[in-house]
Amino acid sequence: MASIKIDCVVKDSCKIGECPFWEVKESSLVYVDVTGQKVCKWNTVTNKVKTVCVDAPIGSVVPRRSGGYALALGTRFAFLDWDKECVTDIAHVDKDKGNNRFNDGKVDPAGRFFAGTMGMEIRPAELELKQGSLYTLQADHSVVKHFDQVDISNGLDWSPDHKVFYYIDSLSFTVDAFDYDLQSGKLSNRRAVYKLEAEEAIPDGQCIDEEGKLWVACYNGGRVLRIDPETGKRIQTVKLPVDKTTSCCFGGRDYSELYVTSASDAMDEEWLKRQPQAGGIFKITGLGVKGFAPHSFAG
Ligand SMILES: O=C(O)[C@H](O)[C@@H](O)[C@H](O)[C@H](O)CO
Ligand SMILES: [Zn+2]
Repeated sequence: MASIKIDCVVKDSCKIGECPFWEVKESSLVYVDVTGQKVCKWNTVTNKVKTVCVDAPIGSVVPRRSGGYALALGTRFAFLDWDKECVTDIAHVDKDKGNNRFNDGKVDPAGRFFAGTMGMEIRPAELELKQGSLYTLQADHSVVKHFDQVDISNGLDWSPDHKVFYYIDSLSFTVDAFDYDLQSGKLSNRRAVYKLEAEEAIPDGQCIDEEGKLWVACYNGGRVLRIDPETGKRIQTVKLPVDKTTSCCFGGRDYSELYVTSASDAMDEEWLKRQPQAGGIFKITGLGVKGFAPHSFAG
């Protein structure tokens, strides 16, 4: 097996880098800077980052089948025309919760856009609890609410057979699973499949690999974990040179590279001096596993 190599491939520092996905047609990595209020695209061929500024904290960006992107922005679902840099609002959520914002999101294998909300943070992980909910934007632009009482709605993905949905509410310090009905988009039978250890800190973004194992980025833990959701065991830990690892996705021509986003928010001068790559994007090669291409929003 090839040895594992970690490179900081994007040095432009995000406040909170999040929600990466690989865009194969442009050999690019698309991601957001949540509190930097930017959608970013790093073209791996030109090595240039293009950003589009938005008017609120942005939790997630996903590709759209009809072109452009769908966003979970502030407390709105919206579409982004990348070339025109134009955002169009589609739906509002949490109208009664003025201090909420969207966080992480992903598209299911049928083209539904899942994204969850949370209260605004005063400092990392310091916020009014139980304010968030998990939503779906359907292809017809209607919104479904799955459940509420969420602290920090975070990483999500589906099993290779599409029968299980994995989800992280960060402050539960667990990775949870639900039975998933792809036909209806409904969730049931919630259970925890992994409980983080103290040094693994806060579970944040996650993605699944071809073998059905989960890769979980640990905020303040400086690592990604590979979890077997069947046994509830951690199989592998890959440490990174920054503490605030936030999310991950597979990319590259054959989806064998793991891209990891990070944050630099709330780090003091001394901490930033020790970790000058905080907020950068990292590429991990040599893992010996592959992931999946992202799904695109159907609407
Ligand atoms: O990266 C995210 O998902 C959020 O936008 C962050 O706010 C972190 O989860 C949080 O700070 C960790 O506690
Ligand atoms: Zn996150």
